[in-house]
Amino acid sequence: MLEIISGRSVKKLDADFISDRGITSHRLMENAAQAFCDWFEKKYHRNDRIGICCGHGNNGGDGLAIARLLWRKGFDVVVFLVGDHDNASADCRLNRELLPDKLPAVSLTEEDIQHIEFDFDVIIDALLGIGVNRPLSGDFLALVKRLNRLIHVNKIAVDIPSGLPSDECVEGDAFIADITISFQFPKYSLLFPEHAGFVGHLKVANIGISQPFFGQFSEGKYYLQYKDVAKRHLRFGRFSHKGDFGKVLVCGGSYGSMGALKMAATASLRTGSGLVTCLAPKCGMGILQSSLPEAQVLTGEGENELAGSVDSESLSRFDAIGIGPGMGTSQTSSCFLGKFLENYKGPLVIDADGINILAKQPGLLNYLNENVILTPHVKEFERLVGPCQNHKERLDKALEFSMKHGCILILKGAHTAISLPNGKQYFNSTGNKHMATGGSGDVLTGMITSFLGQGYSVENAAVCGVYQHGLAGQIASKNRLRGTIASDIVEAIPRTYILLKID
Ligand SMILES: NC(=O)C1=CN([C@@H]2O[C@H](COP(=O)(O)OP(=O)(O)OC[C@H]3O[C@@H](n4cnc5c(N)ncnc54)[C@H](O)[C@@H]3O)[C@@H](O)[C@H]2O)[C@@H](O)CC1
Ligand SMILES: Nc1ncnc2c1ncn2[C@@H]1O[C@H](COP(=O)(O)OP(=O)(O)O)[C@@H](O)[C@H]1O
Ligand SMILES: [K+]
Repeated sequence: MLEIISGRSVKKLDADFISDRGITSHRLMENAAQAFCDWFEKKYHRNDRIGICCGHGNNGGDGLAIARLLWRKGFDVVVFLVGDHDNASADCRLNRELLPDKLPAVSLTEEDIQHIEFDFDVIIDALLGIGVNRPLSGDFLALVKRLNRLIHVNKIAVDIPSGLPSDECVEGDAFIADITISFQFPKYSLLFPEHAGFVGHLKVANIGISQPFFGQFSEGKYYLQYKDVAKRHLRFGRFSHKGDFGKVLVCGGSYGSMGALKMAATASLRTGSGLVTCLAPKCGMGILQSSLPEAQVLTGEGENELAGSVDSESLSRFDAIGIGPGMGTSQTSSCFLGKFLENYKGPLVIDADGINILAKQPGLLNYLNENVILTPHVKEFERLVGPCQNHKERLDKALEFSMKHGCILILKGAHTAISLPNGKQYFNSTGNKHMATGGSGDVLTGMITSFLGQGYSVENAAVCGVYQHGLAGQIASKNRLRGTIASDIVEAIPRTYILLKID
């Protein structure tokens, strides 16, 4: 996992690393520039015209080092300098001195910015990094606005789009990047949906600061990576039987919303559950039996929605339960959920209408405990905790909720955030916009329920479920793009195991 630390701690982290390794800050900047160039070289051609805009801080220093390295590799580079270069940071100044004589470097005034022709294939933004401490103004603002108006140019931000603060929501303008290459870890604000339009595609470049150095600066926020997820998986042996893979129950569905339950149950099967049972109202029997022959179906007392109750002994036969998809929020369904929570204390995922009912009946929140995982999307979450002004507030409240109620809360979206009762927050790195389609949340419920049933800890079930769900979305959308539907994500789940090399 990559630690996400706040911008103010990065300088101290750098200083620690530099003194421990006995290297100079210039060397660290060189590593950052080299990491950027290694990626850049694979993607762009020597005949692309490249404009690199450099400020007077260390982000500008990165830009100047990148210019030198690309020039040496035969790229066609022009540097533009903006800001107070007479008082530039030491490493920015040094990198300016190291620029080859023949590499064109143009200092821009506000007047130039309006009139100069930016005839480039690629613009690299190294104006301001995480040291930004006020909204853009003057030359910086003029240049960013001008660059943002350019079309048919590939725009790349170094570390963070200039103008975005590293830990807060932006006020005013910022550079609009197609791609952001963030050094060592994604800066916190790059994960906010409000900034999606500025960040573009997010990539993280390793500049060699190893994870132990982050220890003392840890803020309990982490960016999930492939290898951290793979190692959380349980392995099953040659003689494993279906009981080892878990018996799960998926409850929900109502007249007209049986598909949600069907998708959650299919996702549990595709994630590897040994036995999947659906609990649905009577109207679901025919639909579920014919569309999903691998699952067993139980019907409750209600005709069109779940009603009455299921005794605790019957519920305790299952290793894990997922409840909510398609269940509706009527008084009858609410009573059903209340009785269910009274009778069942095992591993549990509550999603969709299950969460909407909790929002309407806050008394039920007393039933939450360390075995429970809630999976709201943003709207469901705000029904639960009240309106939030921005995503930062949402993330803070998600953590607060999780710590207060002792359960795991998964706030879904791009970079889904998993909040744990111990105060940690994990951010997902998989998934894409093509997953924003009806039913994909139900798929996640089925996957996490399946992992719980297979004996994963609640934390590991949440982490593996979220990460693999995103991976399945990526696989499913590869050839379908906007035509991706939730059932495609379900069908892609088995391939995520192949990618993770887990049998
Ligand atoms: N571990 C890391 O993350 C590393 C970071 N490096 C780079 O260093 C950057 C941070 O460098 P700095 O701390 O020098 O910060 P910046 O490069 O963001 O620049 C800060 C300077 O800009 C001024 N400034 C702030 N807001 C402004 C505004 N709105 N308009 C005009 N001027 C403004 C400040 O007064 C200060 O002089 C990172 O973003 C990254 O690019 C790398 O060089 C090496 C390693
Ligand atoms: N832009 C996106 N990038 C990554 N994942 C996304 C994006 N949009 C949606 N998702 C994922 O798709 C799922 C949507 O869930 P949800 O909103 O509950 O859908 P539904 O209610 O239709 O089942 C979530 O897991 C979410 O993280
Ligand atoms: K930048």
